[in-house]
Amino acid sequence: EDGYRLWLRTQAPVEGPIAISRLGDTPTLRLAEAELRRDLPAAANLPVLVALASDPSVSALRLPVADLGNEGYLVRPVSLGGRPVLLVTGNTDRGVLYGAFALIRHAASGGQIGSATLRSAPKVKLRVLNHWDNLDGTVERGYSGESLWDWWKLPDYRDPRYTDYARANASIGINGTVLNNVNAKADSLTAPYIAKAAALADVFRPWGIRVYLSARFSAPIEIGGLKTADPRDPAVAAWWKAKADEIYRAIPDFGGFLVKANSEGQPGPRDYGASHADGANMLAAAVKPHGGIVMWRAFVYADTDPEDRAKQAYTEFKPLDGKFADNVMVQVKNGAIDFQPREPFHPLFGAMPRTPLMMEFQITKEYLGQATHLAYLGPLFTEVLEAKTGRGRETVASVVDGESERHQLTGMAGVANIGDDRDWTGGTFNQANWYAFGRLAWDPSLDAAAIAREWAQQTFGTDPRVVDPVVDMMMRSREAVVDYTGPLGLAHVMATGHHYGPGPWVSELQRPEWNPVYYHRADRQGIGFDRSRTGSNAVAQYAPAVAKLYANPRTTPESELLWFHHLPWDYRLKSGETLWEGMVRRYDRGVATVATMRREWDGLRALVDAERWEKTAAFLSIQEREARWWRDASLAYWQSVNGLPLPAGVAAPEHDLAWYKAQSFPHAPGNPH
Ligand SMILES: CO[C@H]1[C@H](O)[C@@H](O)[C@H](O)O[C@@H]1C(=O)O
Repeated sequence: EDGYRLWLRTQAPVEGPIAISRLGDTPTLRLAEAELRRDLPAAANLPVLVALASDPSVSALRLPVADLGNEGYLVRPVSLGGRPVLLVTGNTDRGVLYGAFALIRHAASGGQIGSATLRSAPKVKLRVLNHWDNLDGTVERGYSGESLWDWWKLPDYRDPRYTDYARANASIGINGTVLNNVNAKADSLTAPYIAKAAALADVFRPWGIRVYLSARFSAPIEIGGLKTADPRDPAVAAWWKAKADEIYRAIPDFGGFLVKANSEGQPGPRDYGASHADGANMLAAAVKPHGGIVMWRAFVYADTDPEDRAKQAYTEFKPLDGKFADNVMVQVKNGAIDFQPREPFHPLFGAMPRTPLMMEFQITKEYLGQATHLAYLGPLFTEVLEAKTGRGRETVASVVDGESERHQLTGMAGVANIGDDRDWTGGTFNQANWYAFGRLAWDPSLDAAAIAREWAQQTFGTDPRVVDPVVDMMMRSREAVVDYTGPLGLAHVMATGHHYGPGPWVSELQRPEWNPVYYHRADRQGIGFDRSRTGSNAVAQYAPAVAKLYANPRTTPESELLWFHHLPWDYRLKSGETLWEGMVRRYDRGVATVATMRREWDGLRALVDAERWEKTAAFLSIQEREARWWRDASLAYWQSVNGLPLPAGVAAPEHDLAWYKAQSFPHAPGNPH
């Protein structure tokens, strides 16, 4: 059973019964009580009471609950009718449920129960998973088996795993889920699929989770029999309105639509010469009477700027600021290209003050070793959230959480890494990325290391002999992937299609922006994409204070150097090494870090259960082998371009370039395009 339990594990047997009671009766309050009974891991002398803040006996205490909003919670010892209790409360039953999970988390990470005082309200309103799940059960960029949704047996059969899924999400504050892939099929909007989605919505509702659907823009043609999907055509708008009404009859709290339009072959308003705002607003009008929203993705390839793909989303969307309806959010990937191991923050953050921007992170590790490589994404997420946009003290987090422009509609989306694998995410450590996403969506100011610790304690127990090395491994892991795949700001050097292994030599694909050579631009003289004023001038898309830093290689952080600059191989890094030496050293460092992680994990053999120990040990051995592969294949290629020798004392690639080019990754999942 343990393999299915994620971070919600009872760590210590309950010593004697903890008295847990409840005032009020809703399905969600009952869940809050049941969760505490099930998972409060240690005994408390204090009875625990679950109750709404509006319950007369609680409101008589005049507790500070006004600013907890709809989802916040307060946990604290109080005296009720002369009797001391630990009160778990909130203004809504969802708040109470989050409070119960906060108390469980607090206890499972070593906190005292009796004296617990916990209080928090989410900073972001919509905390949403995006499933790239297809109706045939496959998952685009999913590395954890097939889709969790058993479309065939829905709506009749509600697999208990749907409840487990909802529970895990609720435990970290996730309150929405988009069920189907953004590369959407119109079928997902037909009556049978609406009924299936409604069954899932019924399961998720008591856990505070709303269901959303990805909408295919051309659905009025494909399933509606119309001749056009032009958003300015009244018949098209009427079709969507009727469709929304139909969905809301089945799912009264349906969240709304997510749309990928005019991107990678998806239809959209641009097909008719209409703008993204025209398309989004037409859908927004359809869901508006029901309180729904539209999440319109900014991930587009536009012909407006063939010279630099990194500029296209901004070029297309920035002029639309202020043109979107008030129930539209524009959903922007964290970086301007595509979920690379490291990208500078997307220039749209801070550039569309009149539009609520939703952050889109990828939890599934499409470009970071997929299921097997250990890469804890907490530091990737926080690095972006903490980035300063250059407009006063504004950070990306303050744009996303609405603080910057006082937006009420705020959101964070994470592309899910969940499938029907025994451990849900294809590997134990991948669970941490789901966990970290939820925690940061609740509060983008949380610290990545603190989240890692909290997760490790709940997952492996509080023994510091386990927790300390696990946190250490996690905190180094993402940088190791950056080092062995593409250090110093290199990006998109993966083999195309599956995106798993190295392919810096790939140059023959039809679209220039699919070819790694387009991104690294390595030649005999140098390497890197010039996005400064002498190049594509993508730097000008940032606010002046940031643009100025990025325009100059000396003031660009070295971790992002080759993203913005094309530099000679003998360019001097701050360390005094040449660019080439610094690159080689980082590739080596990446491999060495994985070797260290492996040693650390080896040392935990006696302290972690055999099943999870062995799986992670096997994965780390795969990762070490492939980190070396990445390093060797990359160095062999760079040497073929620059003709430079390796610095003294550095091991040469094991094989020649031709050998690496001939390899494929037959086991790599993912779909080529
Ligand atoms: C859903 O399609 C994906 C595609 O598989 C992926 O390679 C890329 O990351 O981005 C696309 C997107 O985000 O739309």
